[in-house]
Amino acid sequence: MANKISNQSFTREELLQAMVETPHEAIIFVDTGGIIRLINEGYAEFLGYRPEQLVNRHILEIVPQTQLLEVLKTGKPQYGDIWAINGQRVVVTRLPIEKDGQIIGVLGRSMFRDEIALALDFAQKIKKLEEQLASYRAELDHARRAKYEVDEIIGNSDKMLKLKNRIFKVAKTSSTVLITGDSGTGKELFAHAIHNASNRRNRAFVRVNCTSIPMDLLESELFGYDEGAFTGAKRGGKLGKFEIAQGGTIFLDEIGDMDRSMQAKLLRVLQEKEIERIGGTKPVPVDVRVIAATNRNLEEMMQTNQFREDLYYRLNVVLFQVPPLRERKEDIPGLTSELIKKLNKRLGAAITGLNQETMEMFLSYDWPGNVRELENLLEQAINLAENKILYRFDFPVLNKRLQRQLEGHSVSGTVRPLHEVVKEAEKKAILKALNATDNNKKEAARLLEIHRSVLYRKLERID
Ligand SMILES: Nc1ncnc2c1ncn2[C@@H]1O[C@H](COP(=O)(O)OP(=O)(O)OP(=O)(O)O)[C@@H](O)[C@H]1O
Repeated sequence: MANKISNQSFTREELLQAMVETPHEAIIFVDTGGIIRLINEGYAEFLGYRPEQLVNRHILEIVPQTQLLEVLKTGKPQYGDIWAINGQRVVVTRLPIEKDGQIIGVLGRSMFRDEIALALDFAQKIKKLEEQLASYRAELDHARRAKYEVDEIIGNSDKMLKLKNRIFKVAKTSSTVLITGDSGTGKELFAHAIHNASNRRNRAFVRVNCTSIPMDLLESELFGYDEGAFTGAKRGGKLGKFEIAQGGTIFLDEIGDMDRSMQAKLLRVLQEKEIERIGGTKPVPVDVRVIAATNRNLEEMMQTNQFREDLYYRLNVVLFQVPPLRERKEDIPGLTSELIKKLNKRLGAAITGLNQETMEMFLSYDWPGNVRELENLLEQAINLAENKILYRFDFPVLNKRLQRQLEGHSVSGTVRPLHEVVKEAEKKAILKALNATDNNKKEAARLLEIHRSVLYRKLERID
């Protein structure tokens, strides 16, 4: 029984014989003249013969498409070749055999029957994994590409045109760029466009959102770590974003939220142009352009020691101050139509535009959320719209916000100290009362329900 194990010892000849006659492989030896000198029973049977019928016959008579003679010519082994014989696929290895430094023939070994199925299965699995790997690589590469070009920054207002022109100038250098502006003004778009206009465009563009990563993780995220740097560190270590961005650009978004100790580390990188991995032994030089963005007022943060002055000046080599939408309302019509086109494509809609009343509403609103708010409201409207044109009633949220803005409870702008807001409201009420009473102070005081002397005192303080 083949499956039983034997402890008997055998001579070398017997062992070789047993190996040749293995039922798991087809074995053939052909001499330099192409004559079959040895063929095992399995292979002969596979070809439809007995071994003794094939020995001393020329290989081309039996297997006309054989590649064994090729190996004789080249003297080079061929491994794992998959080819068809008698309508079956086999995995073949062909080895030149030497004796006393001279080739005396070629040995062909093929896996067949179950082994082939296994090998093919395995080969296919590897192929599939390779394909998957290639697609993940492509995806990763894609994710590391900057998405937007200068042309995709919509806006022809003077302020925007100036900034867009500046992109081309700045793209020629590798200087650090600081982009400031309110939330949703398009700072990230500028960062992408600067990278894409530069000669780094075919290299990585890596974005790091400094707020979304907990502070204690940010260092390893930016600079990476070596194997064994700390308990729980991955085997083989981890590349930091600076190294991933090598030759390209790193975009540090929300830089104003980086804590002071991290700011010091970043400053060092900007000065030395090298990073130190956590647990690393030597610094790694990095050639990376740094673009930082924030919607916070870094100058104010410097006054209160929340942002390092030295880092501020290192970052602020080139400054892009992206204006809020309320300061460039002439961009609203163009932005609206481009955003509608973009959203139509994404949502499979066919909206053609806004009616005039809606555009007027857009122009009278002050857009505290800037282009992002505009984009979101358009998306909501397109989802609900019954017509091809968007009407005022397609924007219920905007109507409410606008109402609040008109009532003076504007949600826009910065939060101001209460005493300033109260003072301003008081001044407005006094002027309104004086206006309504033709400057009759006694009457105005009555309307305001304050004593006349109080009114006089307050008027002195109003310039
Ligand atoms: N000028 C513009 N042209 C076209 N789309 C714009 C423009 N500005 C902003 N957007 C769009 O508005 C959205 C917000 O832009 P982005 O993320 O660049 O703003 P941000 O200033 O970086 O905001 P935050 O400070 O909140 O990170 C994005 O979907 C972007 O595509």
